[in-house]
Amino acid sequence: MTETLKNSSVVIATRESRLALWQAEHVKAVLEARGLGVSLLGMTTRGDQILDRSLSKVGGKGLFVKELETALEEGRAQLAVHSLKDVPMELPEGFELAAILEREDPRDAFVSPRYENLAALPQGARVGTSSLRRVVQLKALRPDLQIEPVRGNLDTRLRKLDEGQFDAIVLAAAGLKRLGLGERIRACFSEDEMIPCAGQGALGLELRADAQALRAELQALVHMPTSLATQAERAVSRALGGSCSMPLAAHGRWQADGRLRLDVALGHAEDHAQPLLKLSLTEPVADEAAARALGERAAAQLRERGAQAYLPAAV
Ligand SMILES: NCc1[nH]cc(CCC(=O)O)c1CC(=O)O
Repeated sequence: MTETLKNSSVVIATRESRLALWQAEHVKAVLEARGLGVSLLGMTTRGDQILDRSLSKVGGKGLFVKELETALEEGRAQLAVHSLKDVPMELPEGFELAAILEREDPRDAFVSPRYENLAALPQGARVGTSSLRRVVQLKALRPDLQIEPVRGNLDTRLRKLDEGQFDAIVLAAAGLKRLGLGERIRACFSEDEMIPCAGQGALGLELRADAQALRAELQALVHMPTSLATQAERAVSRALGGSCSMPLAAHGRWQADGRLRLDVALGHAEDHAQPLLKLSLTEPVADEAAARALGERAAAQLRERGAQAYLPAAV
């Protein structure tokens, strides 16, 4: 008997933030257009509950993923939709990323009620971000700024900005655009001045490794340029230990000549004022193995330039 998904229903496990729900609804609509029945199972994760501490200190981004995996394991859901950048580099045994969808704008956005871009900020201005990657790149661009943590979902962060806790905040353009908040973006950082995080702007679909029929169905959703670029990006992070207390930027861009350009920047895990280690590699990439090899080569070259001393001490 061949397994078929037609007439059966797929349950998508999702966090309940507005962004997570938008992303889950998006995937639901795509699957429904392919004739599947789809419903959503909303869940609050530990990452959503812990709002008072920096995530890198309390167990990292995996906090957003684990409860969803438990729902898959217990059969309460078949599919989890994630912002790819929140998905740990190594998935637990029994799970896999079955599809990476076309990426939204991968850039970081400058959001401020008063200032039009980073250069317009006065000396010593307060900028909110909790991402170590953004902290080290902001410090490199503007060492005078006072950079302070800001947690919470997008609406919470924007409210804190509007209440005057910060002069500006830096957020992923993709999240703002998805929620119809694109008009809050005063300027986007170029991908050269603020290199995005591995996977930024892309969605990853996770399922149980034994869900073969669903995996086959999801192949049609894979966006190959995004998938290869983000696999190169994630390979850099994985090769450097994959820790989210590591200020790492890794961003792949397809060039006009068809080659993939991978830009990488690593900041010091503790001393955020140390100069960034940066490099850029451009190579032909035709398949996943080549994408991963490109990322691993970038990581190896970072190590040759002294990355070891920058990495967080093993815990
Ligand atoms: N870390 C939280 C998170 N996860 C995904 C996005 C935005 C969407 C994306 O980058 O795919 C955000 C918010 C942000 O970084 O501003």
